[in-house]
Amino acid sequence: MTRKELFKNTLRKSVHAWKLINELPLSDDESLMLRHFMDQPGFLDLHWRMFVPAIKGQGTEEQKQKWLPLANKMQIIGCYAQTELGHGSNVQGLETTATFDPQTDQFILHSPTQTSSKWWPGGLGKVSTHAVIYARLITDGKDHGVHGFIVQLRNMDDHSPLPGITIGDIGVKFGNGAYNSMDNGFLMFDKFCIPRDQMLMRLSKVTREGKYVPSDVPRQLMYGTMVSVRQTIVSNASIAMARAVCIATRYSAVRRQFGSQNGGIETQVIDYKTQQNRLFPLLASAYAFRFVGEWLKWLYTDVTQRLEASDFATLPEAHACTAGLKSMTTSATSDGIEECRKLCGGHGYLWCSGLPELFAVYVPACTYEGDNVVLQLQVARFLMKTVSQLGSGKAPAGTTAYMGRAKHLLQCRSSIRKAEDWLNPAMVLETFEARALRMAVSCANNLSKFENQEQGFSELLADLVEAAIAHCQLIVVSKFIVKLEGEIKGKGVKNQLKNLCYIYALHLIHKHLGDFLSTNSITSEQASLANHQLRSLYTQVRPNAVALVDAFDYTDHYLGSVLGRYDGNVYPKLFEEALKDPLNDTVVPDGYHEYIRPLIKQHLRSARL
Ligand SMILES: CCCCC/C=C\C/C=C\C/C=C\CC/C=C/C(=O)SCCNC(=O)CCNC(=O)[C@H](O)C(C)(C)COP(=O)(O)OP(=O)(O)OC[C@H]1O[C@@H](n2cnc3c(N)ncnc32)[C@H](O)[C@@H]1OP(=O)(O)O
Ligand SMILES: Cc1cc2nc3c(=O)[nH]c(=O)nc-3n(C[C@H](O)[C@H](O)[C@H](O)COP(=O)(O)OP(=O)(O)OC[C@H]3O[C@@H](n4cnc5c(N)ncnc54)[C@H](O)[C@@H]3O)c2cc1C
Repeated sequence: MTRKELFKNTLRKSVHAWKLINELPLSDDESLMLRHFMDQPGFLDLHWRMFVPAIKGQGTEEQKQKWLPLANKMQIIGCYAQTELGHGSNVQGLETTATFDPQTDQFILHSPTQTSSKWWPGGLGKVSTHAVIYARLITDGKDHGVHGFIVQLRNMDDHSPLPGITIGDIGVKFGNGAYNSMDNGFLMFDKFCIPRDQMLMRLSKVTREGKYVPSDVPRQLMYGTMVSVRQTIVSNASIAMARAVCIATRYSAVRRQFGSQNGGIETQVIDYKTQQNRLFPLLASAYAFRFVGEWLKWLYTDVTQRLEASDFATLPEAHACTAGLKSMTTSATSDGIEECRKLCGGHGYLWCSGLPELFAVYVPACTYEGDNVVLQLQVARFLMKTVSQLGSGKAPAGTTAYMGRAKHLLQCRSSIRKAEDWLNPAMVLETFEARALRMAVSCANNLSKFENQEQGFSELLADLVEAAIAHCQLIVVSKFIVKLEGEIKGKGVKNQLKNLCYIYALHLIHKHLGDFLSTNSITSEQASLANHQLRSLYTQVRPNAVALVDAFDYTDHYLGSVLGRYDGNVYPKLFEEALKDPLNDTVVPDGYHEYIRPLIKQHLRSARL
């Protein structure tokens, strides 16, 4: 399809999804799933995932009563317009202004520079009638920083942009992927006026007289929508990784290459140790991210309930966990989808394998909702603060509770003596805790050598990111272990999940061996025992690998992959797909007479001469 066709088809699908949501007796969860599944990614997704939550989180009761009924009935369609051409990561650097005019009791929205143009918001370019706009609030000449405003963008009768608004799509994005069905847009304001009551005033306010009333709660609650989406992105990572691994595992069981004895059947590529070494850690990651995503959803729900009661104690932890796990899981999943393409050899590069499309749609997850490095630096800041408070009498809690055992963890030596010890949850956990703590403390010690902490932080950015990742990997390993300690139904399921848990943990030790050795968390002999155990675990998972991906229960339609078909009937279906290609509509291609024939004939003529 052309971009316009792709876009229009997504509008059709989104409206169809909305029709089903209204007609079918769906639970809220089913309705949410349908909205996301049918429209992924599309304007409907962002209306529900960002526009509505922003109003819920930052609007007053009156504003919620006014706008949510319209949004819930989709009588208005909204987007989340925060990022600008010149600023995305640095939210406090946004340039769009909202200047209060006491004469008219209005805010004047303006884009003072080209870099202040809103740029990227999904659904902004062509579909949305409204937006939550983030702009610098100015009253009486004073800049109060970035705040949220609900703004109508288009005429509700003919969908034309309102006077003072220039709006459009930012153009084609990466690959041929489905993200080109999304109208990520640009928007400029030219002294565009909105009523005062369209500033989202649950946190901060502007009175009729133009007096700014700052928030009496942490200003970062304004970032709440991003935190909520980061939390969902972790579970999305599990889904995307599971899709890729399902395709690659099923195909690895179908594909045979080399290894035939005396003309016998060739070897399934899934039996090669290199294939297992690349594939099974990704299979384990799909399960690991699912379990940590379940826990993160609990953490986010818990912090949301606490915030309702003005309890901000766990807000820093929630921010660090959502930021760090979003960063870590999306980076791993993007790399994992590409690895799954390579695991499928040449056929993995075909569009009909489903992997190029999945990669094209998935990889922006490393950037949207926060660049992954920027988010890990937020985790690093949280860790440095926690380390600085060790010994203050304030015991670290939650995911940093292990830091409370710093005295032991800084000097303990791993007691791993044989390969089987790497199946001991306490020993595995302590290894990851020691590595994470020692990296964090090493950063803190190096920071303390700088007179200027900010300068030190800037100098040590790369080390800080690695310490943050070590902390996040500890969280994922620990939540997998906790999951195994709980009730798991199904004969033999727990044993298989145990294998996956230790494959996840031990592959990380192998991948980040430098960290573990340089922090003396393990010795090289213990590392060798870990590799030995890893190989043994691969052998145990191999007979169940296909069952473990079948367990994701993805339909062939959802997978969209000839290679990942449930029936494994790959080769005939590859031909079937190939013959559908328009190039095969004729046996002699368009262009033969204009280009190929003259070339060949010229060659023949010169050959005769
Ligand atoms: C299979 C196919 C799948 C297809 C996809 C399927 C589904 C997709 C799922 C979802 C898709 C959804 C969306 C896609 C559309 C994308 C939307 C967007 O991208 S919206 C825009 C996102 N933008 C960002 O994330 C910007 C990132 N930047 C920031 O968040 C802030 O600028 C940053 C980096 C946090 C800095 O903020 P700043 O105000 O300058 O704060 P400081 O760094 O100075 O820190 C001050 C203290 O505040 C604490 N803090 C910071 N942020 C938060 C927070 N969010 N919550 C709580 N606390 C916070 C920080 O820790 C500091 O605390 P201390 O002073 O150290 O105690
Ligand atoms: C598909 C897609 C959909 C999007 N949808 C929306 C949307 O609906 N609404 C919306 O508001 N936005 C949206 N965005 C924008 C997105 O949120 C931003 O692109 C994202 O936050 C990254 O910001 P940036 O582009 O400014 O990156 P930059 O910050 O410019 O990143 C560039 C490089 O600089 C590095 N860097 C930046 N700051 C630092 C630092 N302090 N220390 C170290 N390194 C640093 C980064 O790590 C990165 O390597 C979308 C983006 C994409 C790709």
